[in-house]
Amino acid sequence: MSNTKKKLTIIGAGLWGQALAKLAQYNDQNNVKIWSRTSSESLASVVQEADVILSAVSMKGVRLTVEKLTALTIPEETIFISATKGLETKTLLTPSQIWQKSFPSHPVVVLSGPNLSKEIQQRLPAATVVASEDVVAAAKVQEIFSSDIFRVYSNQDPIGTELGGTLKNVMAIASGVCDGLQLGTNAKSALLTRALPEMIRIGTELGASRETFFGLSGLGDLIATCYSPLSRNYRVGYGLSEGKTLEQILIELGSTAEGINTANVLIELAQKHRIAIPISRQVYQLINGETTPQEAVKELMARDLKAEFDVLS
Ligand SMILES: NC(=O)C1=CN([C@@H]2O[C@H](COP(=O)(O)OP(=O)(O)OC[C@H]3O[C@@H](n4cnc5c(N)ncnc54)[C@H](O)[C@@H]3O)[C@@H](O)[C@H]2O)C=CC1
Ligand SMILES: O=C(CO)COP(=O)(O)O
Repeated sequence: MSNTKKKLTIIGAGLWGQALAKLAQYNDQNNVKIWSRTSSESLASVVQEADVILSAVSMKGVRLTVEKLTALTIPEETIFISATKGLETKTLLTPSQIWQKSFPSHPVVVLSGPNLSKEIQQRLPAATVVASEDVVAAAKVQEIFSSDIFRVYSNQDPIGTELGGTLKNVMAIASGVCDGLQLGTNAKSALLTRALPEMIRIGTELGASRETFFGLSGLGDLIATCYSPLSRNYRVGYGLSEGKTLEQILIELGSTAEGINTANVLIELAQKHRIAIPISRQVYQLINGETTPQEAVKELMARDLKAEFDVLS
């Protein structure tokens, strides 16, 4: 990459947008701007001349953000990075698919990995993945974020990378329930081990590579999120296990927990593609008041017996 500073604009000044801005600023080769809906500057002025535009808005804001940007003139060489972990209601699209469909001539890169924002803010070491079909764009993004506190890997499977981060949010809710009910280490291990093939079944059906789920954005993020009370999705599950209502939990959280919307979208997606999603289905029923934490555990334990590596279930 040339010696001139890279101009990066981050849209979305939530926890993740701010942490990513810090990471990019840590590398003094970058000129970083961060924009939110409440910023005094116009969106047009902050994206003007940007080499790279990163979206760290929550899933519900992705479509609106894309629409705002399509109304502007963005040069075709501008790289878009999507850092959102979610699925769109109704279209069932991933965030990067929304970006790519709206900007078909632009490189789109997914950034995803085990990256709890509080630890990133504390400058603790972490690693992530940048994924794109455009390897040159991915390599540029890798350079922008790489530092001695943030190790950035690349791959060419944006959908798999993105789905790892998205699907583990639902598993983190289940994991919070497991810990909240004090089901023990064996149960937690069984849950996480069975979660991975469930994520792989969904991912490969949607065109992702199986291998990607064994990397940082899949297994890596599954471990981080399912084991950490810093995870908001984990806290949702934990709260449900304590008998709190979802409404109460979300008020206490005061922040985004994408796994809730993702579980709702997943039910439709699984039905459409006929994919078995036993864990995600229990999470869906739990957040929609159709089961209790205890009943969800019973249901999972009472499933038909099967071969461990049965690819269909
Ligand atoms: N916090 C974390 O540790 C990580 C979060 N993520 C993902 O990043 C995304 C954002 O998460 P957080 O920043 O943590 O959530 P947050 O709740 O702290 O912030 C969400 C941000 O999205 C913005 N937003 C929502 N609708 C918008 C719209 N229509 N236009 C512009 N901005 C809009 C909000 O203003 C806010 O700045 C989520 O998809 C999350 O899964 C990914 C990796 C780590
Ligand atoms: O995606 C994350 C860590 O990689 C953040 O997880 P939560 O959204 O559950 O806080």
